[in-house]
Amino acid sequence: MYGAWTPDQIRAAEQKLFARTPEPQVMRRAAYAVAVHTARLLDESSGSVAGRHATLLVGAGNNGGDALWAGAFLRRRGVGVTAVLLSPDKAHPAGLAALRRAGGRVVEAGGPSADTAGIGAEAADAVERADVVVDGIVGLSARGGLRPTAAELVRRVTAPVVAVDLPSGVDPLTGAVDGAAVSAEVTVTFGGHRPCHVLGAGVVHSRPVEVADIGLDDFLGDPELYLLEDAEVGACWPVPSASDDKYSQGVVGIAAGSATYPGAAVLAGGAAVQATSGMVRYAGPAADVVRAHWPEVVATGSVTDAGRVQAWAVGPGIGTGGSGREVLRHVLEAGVPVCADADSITLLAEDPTLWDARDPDAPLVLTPHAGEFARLAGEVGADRVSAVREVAARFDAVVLLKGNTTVVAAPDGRVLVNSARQSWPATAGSGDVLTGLIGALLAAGIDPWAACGFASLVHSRAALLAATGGADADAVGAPIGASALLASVPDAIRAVRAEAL
Ligand SMILES: NC(=O)C1=CN([C@@H]2O[C@H](COP(=O)(O)OP(=O)(O)OC[C@H]3O[C@@H](n4cnc5c(N)ncnc54)[C@H](OP(=O)(O)O)[C@@H]3O)[C@@H](O)[C@H]2O)[C@@H](O)CC1
Ligand SMILES: Nc1ncnc2c1ncn2[C@@H]1O[C@H](COP(=O)(O)OP(=O)(O)O)[C@@H](O)[C@H]1O
Ligand SMILES: [K+]
Repeated sequence: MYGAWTPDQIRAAEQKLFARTPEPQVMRRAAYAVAVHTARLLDESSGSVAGRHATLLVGAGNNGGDALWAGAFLRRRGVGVTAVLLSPDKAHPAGLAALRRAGGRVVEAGGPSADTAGIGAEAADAVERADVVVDGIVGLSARGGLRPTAAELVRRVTAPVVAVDLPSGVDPLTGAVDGAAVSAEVTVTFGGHRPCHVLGAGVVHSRPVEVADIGLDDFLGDPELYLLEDAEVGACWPVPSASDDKYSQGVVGIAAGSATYPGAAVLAGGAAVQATSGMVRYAGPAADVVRAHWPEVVATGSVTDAGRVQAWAVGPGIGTGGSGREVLRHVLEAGVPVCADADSITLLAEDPTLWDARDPDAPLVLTPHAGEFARLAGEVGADRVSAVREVAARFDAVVLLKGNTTVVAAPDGRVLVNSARQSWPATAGSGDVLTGLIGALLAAGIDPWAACGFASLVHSRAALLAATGGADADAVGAPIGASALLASVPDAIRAVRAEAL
């Protein structure tokens, strides 16, 4: 598990660090890491370092200072360096002096020669002939979309970019992009990830992120966001031991599907069958269809005669009418962990009396997509993390908000995120698969917050495997349906378990 820290947390840690190590020394450490990664990128993309040209885009603060110092270090490697200053009066003085001493060139972004878009001739030329660009426009103090001159410079960049701390134009806290934003070839950050590296559009704009050690780790404390790695999901994924039988691993009940939507039952039930080795019970009108697809499922027509389970997964395709309501009520009263998805979320939003049926001691997981979330608690908005955290606390439930970045909040405020790294899971029925995976993990006794994280990671890996045949997120793939995603679940589990060895 690794973390991401908010700008406020980073700043607080930074102040403690400065009490031990002088600020200029910390900045030089950060800048040195930027220079190392820039030289590496130059070598990869141009075949050499000395004799190549780096253009620094330099904003008004310390982010620009990092870029200027990095430019000074690059001069030592024989790189030609031009700094383009967006706010000449505010450019970091020590960084500017260091670059000048090292023989770097300094030009203004605008100035008297500016074209109609506000870019001066020298700046335009420096951006155009760069072999690599170092983005030091703005970092942790970014507010709103990039200002016009910065946005125009970013639009003109064609060379590969090293982003300092975070790609300019990406909101540090939410990862949202409003207008022009740097698309980095590599982002070099300091001490730990920022939320924008792991949320929303920020993931694509910053990847890959290199975390440089500048001595901040000791002061960071608990992260704002947690992220899971394949190996730990693989290590924790429940598999049968010598002393296990079909009951001891947990029995999951699937209450999904209807005569109109039998597919939801097949997908959720199939996911539960493949997730763990315990037993799967199905209860609902699609019992025959489920049996035909998954003979190992013990299927019955109603939740009232389903038999004992250790967790329920309820909702996909049950409808929002009277029968769906009664199914949900029964399941909520059962006293076992429940994963409530799809129609059951709409039902809870429409009929608040259903909350009264809930056993207060049994964990509840809600897995809305953005539309279902809006029904339950209003529009999500740009700050998805805060929105999900607030709803988790309000309903005393683990809430998993679906999307390209899945956000999982526990009632106590812990938030876990999983980026799908690609968008192949965006296909009808794939949410039903996720529900089945979560239900099976709950039945196996996995903590609900972790179960959501494990399931969403395996779900996105399964989609990638199905679409591309491999684990490379950038590989060429072909569109898949939820059945193909489901069929790749065992391969995805195998792959994460292999990482744990
Ligand atoms: N903590 C760490 O680990 C370390 C941190 N370090 C570095 O410090 C960086 C933070 O530096 P920082 O606080 O000086 O602010 P920074 O992000 O450079 O912004 C500067 C100014 O930009 C402006 N501006 C704002 N929004 C804008 C927009 N949309 N479009 C255009 N301009 C915009 C606004 O100035 P204004 O023009 O409003 O006066 C703002 O004040 C951090 O990211 C890291 O690189 C390392 O050196 C050491 C280790
Ligand atoms: N753009 C996307 N990129 C990656 N994953 C996505 C994207 N959009 C949706 N998903 C994932 O696909 C699944 C869709 O679930 P859902 O909306 O409930 O679909 P359905 O109801 O058709 O099963 C969720 O796991 C969600 O996180
Ligand atoms: K930046």
